[in-house]
Amino acid sequence: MHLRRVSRHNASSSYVYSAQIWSESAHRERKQHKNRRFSCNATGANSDEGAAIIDGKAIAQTVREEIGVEVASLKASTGKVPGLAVVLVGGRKDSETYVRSKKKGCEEAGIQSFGTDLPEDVTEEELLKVVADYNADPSVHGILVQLPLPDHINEENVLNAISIEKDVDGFHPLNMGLLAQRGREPFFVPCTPKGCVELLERSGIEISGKTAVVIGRSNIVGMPANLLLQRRDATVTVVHSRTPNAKEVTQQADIVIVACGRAEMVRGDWIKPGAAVIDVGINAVDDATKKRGYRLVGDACFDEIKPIAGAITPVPGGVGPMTIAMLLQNTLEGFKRTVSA
Ligand SMILES: NC(=O)C1=CN([C@@H]2O[C@H](COP(=O)(O)OP(=O)(O)OC[C@H]3O[C@@H](n4cnc5c(N)ncnc54)[C@H](OP(=O)(O)O)[C@@H]3O)[C@@H](O)[C@H]2O)C=CC1
Ligand SMILES: Nc1nc(=O)c2c([nH]1)NC[C@@H]1CN(c3ccc(C(=O)N[C@@H](CCC(=O)O)C(=O)O)cc3)C=[N+]21
Ligand SMILES: [Mg+2]
Repeated sequence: MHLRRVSRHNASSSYVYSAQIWSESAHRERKQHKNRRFSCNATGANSDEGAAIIDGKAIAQTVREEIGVEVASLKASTGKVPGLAVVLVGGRKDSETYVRSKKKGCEEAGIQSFGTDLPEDVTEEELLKVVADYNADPSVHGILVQLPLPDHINEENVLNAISIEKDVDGFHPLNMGLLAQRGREPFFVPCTPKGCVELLERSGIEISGKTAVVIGRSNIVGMPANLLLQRRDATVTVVHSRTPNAKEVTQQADIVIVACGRAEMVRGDWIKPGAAVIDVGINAVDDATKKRGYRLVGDACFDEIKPIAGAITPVPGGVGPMTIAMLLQNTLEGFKRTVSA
């Protein structure tokens, strides 16, 4: 049983500046919207009331242990282990952090990790060569090129070059296309939306027949989250930056997946009582009381939503750890297809 109630965090949710860490496009957009600020006020509800906290960190740990057991048994029967190649371009601190946790996750699960770190000014040609070499390497079953890439590199060309049988991110247009088609199966489903659905399922939250709203339509989160929920027979509405009545639409939803890249944009009064809220957002917010000088908040206002929702994921400790667990799961799936072939 993974649902557990924990006391709500002490709310001090106002902030002066919020930086979106990963998405270049969101960063550009944020500049255009720099006057927009959402302030999120806590309601002071009783700590035992409200939503169950979906403990993504604990669920991810369980998934990783399951993967470890299966890797060990396949190693015993085949003498082989899954391999994941992670390609990092440039020195973004956030990317370095996540590449490190991906490699650590591999080690713990018995997956062999391969890493190539390339300088910021690497040419697209050189990067494509690295991808081609991993495509040809039989001990590599998954290839991940950490995004975002520097501006001089065409992301699309790089993603297109990854063999669809090793595309553990599921970002190749062919895998995306297969995900969008009924009756067909992609080789891999993108890790973050897959993690969102896995959190719902492992928390006993029914998807079939429910009304879901996905806030955001990016290729890596919102769009595949919509497709995955539809495959599980939810009725899905996608909200984006040009949706005039985002709040009213969201109020109808049994399940809300929030991936808009805007710190604490989704407020308590957007949420239908009892709804499940999966917060994908990762935003750094200045906080002088923290050692690092910042803290992470989601795209939803946790303190306001907790007294209203039926279940909610925290940030950190929600979707983020599941993304990494799903990457390991995808790598194992890719490996299994090669040993059974
Ligand atoms: N936990 C994890 O594992 C991961 C977390 N993330 C986090 O998830 C969030 C989303 O990431 P990503 O999808 O890459 O972000 P993008 O910036 O690529 O996409 C944001 C989406 O949200 C929409 N949006 C922006 N502003 C609004 C608004 N005011 N109202 C409604 N919709 C809006 C945009 O609409 P439009 O299409 O019209 O521009 C766009 O579709 C970020 O916080 C990111 O850090 C991302 C990946 C993994
Ligand atoms: N090719 C590619 N594939 C990706 O899947 C990919 C990517 N590029 N680029 C960046 C985004 C972002 N992403 C996250 C992974 C883990 C956490 C995570 O573990 N977060 C912790 C927080 C850790 C901390 O304290 O910083 C948590 O939410 O608890 C977050 C975000 C994967 N992405
Ligand atoms: Mg680029």
